[in-house]
Amino acid sequence: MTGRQMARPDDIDWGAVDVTVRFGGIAALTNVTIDLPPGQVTAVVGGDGAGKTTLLGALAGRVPVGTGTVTMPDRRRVGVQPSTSGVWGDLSVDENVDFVAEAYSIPRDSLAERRARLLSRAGLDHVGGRLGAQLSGGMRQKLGFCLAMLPDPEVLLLDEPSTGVDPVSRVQLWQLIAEAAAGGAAVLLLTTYLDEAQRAHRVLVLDEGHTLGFGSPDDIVSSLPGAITSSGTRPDGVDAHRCWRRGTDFRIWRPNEVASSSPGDVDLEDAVIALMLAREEARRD
Ligand SMILES: Nc1ncnc2c1ncn2[C@@H]1O[C@H](COP(=O)(O)OP(=O)(O)OP(=O)(O)O)[C@@H](O)[C@H]1O
Repeated sequence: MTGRQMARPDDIDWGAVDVTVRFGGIAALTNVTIDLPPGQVTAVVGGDGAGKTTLLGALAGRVPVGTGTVTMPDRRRVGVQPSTSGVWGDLSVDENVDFVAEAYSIPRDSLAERRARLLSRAGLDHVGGRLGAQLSGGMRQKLGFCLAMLPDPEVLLLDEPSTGVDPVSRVQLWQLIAEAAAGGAAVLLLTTYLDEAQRAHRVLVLDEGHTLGFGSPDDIVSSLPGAITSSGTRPDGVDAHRCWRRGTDFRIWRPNEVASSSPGDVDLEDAVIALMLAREEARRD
């Protein structure tokens, strides 16, 4: 399903259909639809205040929905990792696990196996006695991920798990996320890293609570109405902007000094920038 097709609650496994959330006069989400298929990672991207955390809160049952429908499994089968990692700093790694296991009523016999498997995969099996506050940022996020995985969730909701995490831990986190999806979980991942979103099965692009695009990274690139091309040199007359528009066509400038740029290849980042520019222009008109 793409964002352009009308979805009905019956069409989706888990997710939200046509959801609107308001905080007083602020429309945090407007008619947003997202389905979360089991076995897939769905990334949500967007700038500050785009509505990402509100969407996760609505799916987790923590934010009241004004209109629309949210379809989720029993709360005991929903794992949530908040942006703060979800780790208690004054509890040890093992105590964090015990605490969450109790909250989810996980039986002792299955807890031992899950604890060993998850902490070992996250490389945390040797630090069971260390306080949460004494873990490195990357270790804390990996523990937060393990806590969210503890109930063996059907749906896993992750709020920017890799923000502030070093590149090695980021790769490890991604392996854990990919394994969770391969094990059958429907994964929702909020991220501000578009290279990360590029690896997801599908991406929802939000801007001020509105859907700008939804589909595979390739779908998002091809959803732009005109051609999108990139070049390594800045044309005359274009100042600081990285993207500009002529009619329905977009051109992306990839500065030469960015070593990883490969002019000619249009990626998700280019497409998201173009979508945001198009919306900004539409708002001005
Ligand atoms: N509890 C609240 N009360 C009032 N307004 C809120 C509340 N929570 C969020 N908002 C507003 O709703 C909009 C969406 O916020 P949200 O936190 O969902 O965005 P976000 O995409 O997660 O942003 P960021 O990446 O900056 O965290 C913003 O305008 C925000 O100010």
